[in-house]
Amino acid sequence: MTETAAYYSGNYRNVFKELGFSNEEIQDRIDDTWNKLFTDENKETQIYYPVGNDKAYMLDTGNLDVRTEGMSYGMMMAVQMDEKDVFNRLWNWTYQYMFMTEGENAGYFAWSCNPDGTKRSYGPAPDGEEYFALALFFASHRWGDGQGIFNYGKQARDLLRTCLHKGENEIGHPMWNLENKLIKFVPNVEFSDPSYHLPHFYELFSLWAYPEDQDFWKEAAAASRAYIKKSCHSKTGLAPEYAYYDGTPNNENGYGHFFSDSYRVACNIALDYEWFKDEQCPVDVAYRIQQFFADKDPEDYRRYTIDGEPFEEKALHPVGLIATNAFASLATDGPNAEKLVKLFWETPVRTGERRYYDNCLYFFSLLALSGNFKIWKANS
Ligand SMILES: O[C@@H]1[C@@H](O)[C@H](O[C@@H]2CO[C@@H](O[C@@H]3CO[C@@H](O[C@@H]4CO[C@@H](O)[C@H](O)[C@H]4O)[C@H](O)[C@H]3O)[C@H](O)[C@H]2O)OC[C@H]1O
Repeated sequence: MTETAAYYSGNYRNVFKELGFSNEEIQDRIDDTWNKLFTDENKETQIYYPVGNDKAYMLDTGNLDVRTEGMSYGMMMAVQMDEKDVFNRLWNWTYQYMFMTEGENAGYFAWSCNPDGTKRSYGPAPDGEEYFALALFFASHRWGDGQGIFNYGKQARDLLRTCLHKGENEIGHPMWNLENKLIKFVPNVEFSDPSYHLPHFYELFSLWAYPEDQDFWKEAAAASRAYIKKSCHSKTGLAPEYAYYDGTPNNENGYGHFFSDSYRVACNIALDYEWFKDEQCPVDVAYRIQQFFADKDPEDYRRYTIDGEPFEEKALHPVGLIATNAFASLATDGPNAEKLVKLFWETPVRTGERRYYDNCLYFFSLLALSGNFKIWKANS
């Protein structure tokens, strides 16, 4: 770790500004995008839907469901934007409809619900829980703790405790493998999803979780950095959607290739580098991914094997892929980094039924590349 890391310096790179865009242009783009996603002024791009006076959900417009992924992403976006009402509405909906109180997954959140709040599944997806936890810590630090479910700090610590200790005194399984410290795809299986690995989150959990869990999170950060490197192809940098613990693709159900989930790996490397600059952060992977995509036509983005062979099938979320390839530039420099950020800047948010996932990645990339995806510490 170096003193130049944002965690220590409090300074965040503004890649758009480095490329010559003005502060005003950048802020306008952020505000305009927020309005497109979070207000109903533009129904073509909206993914946030208020319900009554105190709840709201993020709609996966392609699958017509509400996912812990989207709810936790929405909460992270809201805390970064200082939108407390949006944050509280999303968390209130999440807690009311997604939290499970019985069965093997009690203490976790159902990963998919209908917009009316009924559950579609009684299983969790760990990428939701880890995003909920950090969004809650940031809310606690930015706005202070309230009562009940709005005691954000306690909610985050309790949730992380469940993630590691589930199954010790009751049925169920932890979300991390306690031996190798790797996050699982879902609690009852023993393989992973490379895009779930967030070493920069675990660094912060190692400071803010209950004391008895802090060492685990520190070790998990190191394990995840090594795992990202192992699971990404040595030449293309591409990660499969699902992978075994040794990093090789898990293609048992067709998820062993570079497709939608995989895009987020580039973002996770880049934000980890920005926040912590750990020497084990696999920045070389971010360079390889950018090299792979630099000369490809976005109209022709496909599903790829991780060694770079294209399938016939087109990418389902090309705007999301443009956004994540640009996000990688937070950790890289040079012509590819510049070209991919400019491509992203020129790309509008997505409209139509598949817009949810693309536009989530789009907004995260805007925040990150403008220096607005920040660590909120206590009293900051
Ligand atoms: O019984 C269990 C099932 O409950 C278990 O369900 C899995 C739970 O995690 C799901 O993963 C989420 C959905 O996909 C990813 O993002 C999507 C990327 O593609 C986009 O098109 C889409 O809009 C995005 O949501 C999320 O990051 C994950 O949280 C997984 O799909 C379920 O199968 O599976 C095992 C059973 O035993």
